[in-house]
Amino acid sequence: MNEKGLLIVLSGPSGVGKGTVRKAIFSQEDTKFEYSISMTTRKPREGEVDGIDYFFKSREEFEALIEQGKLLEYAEFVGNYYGTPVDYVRETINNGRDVFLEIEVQGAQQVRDKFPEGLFIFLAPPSLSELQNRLVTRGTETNEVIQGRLNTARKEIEMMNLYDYIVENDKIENAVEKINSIVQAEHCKRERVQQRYIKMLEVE
Ligand SMILES: Nc1ncnc2c1ncn2[C@@H]1O[C@H](COP(=O)(O)OP(=O)(O)OP(=O)(O)O)[C@@H](O)[C@H]1O
Ligand SMILES: Nc1nc2c(ncn2[C@@H]2O[C@H](COP(=O)(O)O)[C@@H](O)[C@H]2O)c(=O)[nH]1
Repeated sequence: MNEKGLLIVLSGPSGVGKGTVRKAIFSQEDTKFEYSISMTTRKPREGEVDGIDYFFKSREEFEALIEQGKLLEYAEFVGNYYGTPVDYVRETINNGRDVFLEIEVQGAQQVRDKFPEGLFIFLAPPSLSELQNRLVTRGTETNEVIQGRLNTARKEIEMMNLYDYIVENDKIENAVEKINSIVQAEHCKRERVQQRYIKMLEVE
């Protein structure tokens, strides 16, 4: 039986620390995940590199990708499009590698509908005031955009119960450890189920 990779979806409100936690996970020497680089129409922030942080696209280019069915999911988030390239995800999973998506909540729900066997993790802030503090301290958005992201965050937090796991990002290292454990446990669970089916097939 060809074992497929896991699709791991890390989601949560803007500013909770998804990118920070994801970078910490990928900086581990023994990381076994492949990061799916998203497409966006947002302008690059200082230091962001096309093809590393995102594939930066114009609105026209992005809409063409939607038309061509090239996105596993996409969402318009506070004025910009964001989306996941479907071919990369499909090929990587079929090659038995785990793919890691770091996406907002609308997109995560679309992935859930298309790919319910994925592993869905919601990264939660210790409090709304801490979330605001993180967005302000990051200093990459205007006050108006921060306000928009915080308004969206309230609705996103209400959806956290739709996830398989909720991880509070109090300390980065705690969140990383919890996510590593969740993925490891999921692999063990799937392996056990697979072994049971292999045995069943041998008997029948
Ligand atoms: N556990 C933490 N404790 C304190 N600060 C944190 C923690 N995790 C992340 N931060 C800080 O919070 C800010 C937002 O983090 P980050 O950019 O990773 O969030 P995000 O969820 O990826 O945001 P977005 O969805 O807008 O891309 C950054 O300045 C980061 O350094
Ligand atoms: N639905 C998707 N959301 C995505 C994707 N890539 C990133 N994101 C999320 O968008 C917001 C804003 O990101 P920012 O870089 O402008 O701060 C954040 O929640 C990201 O996680 C994607 O492919 N699809």
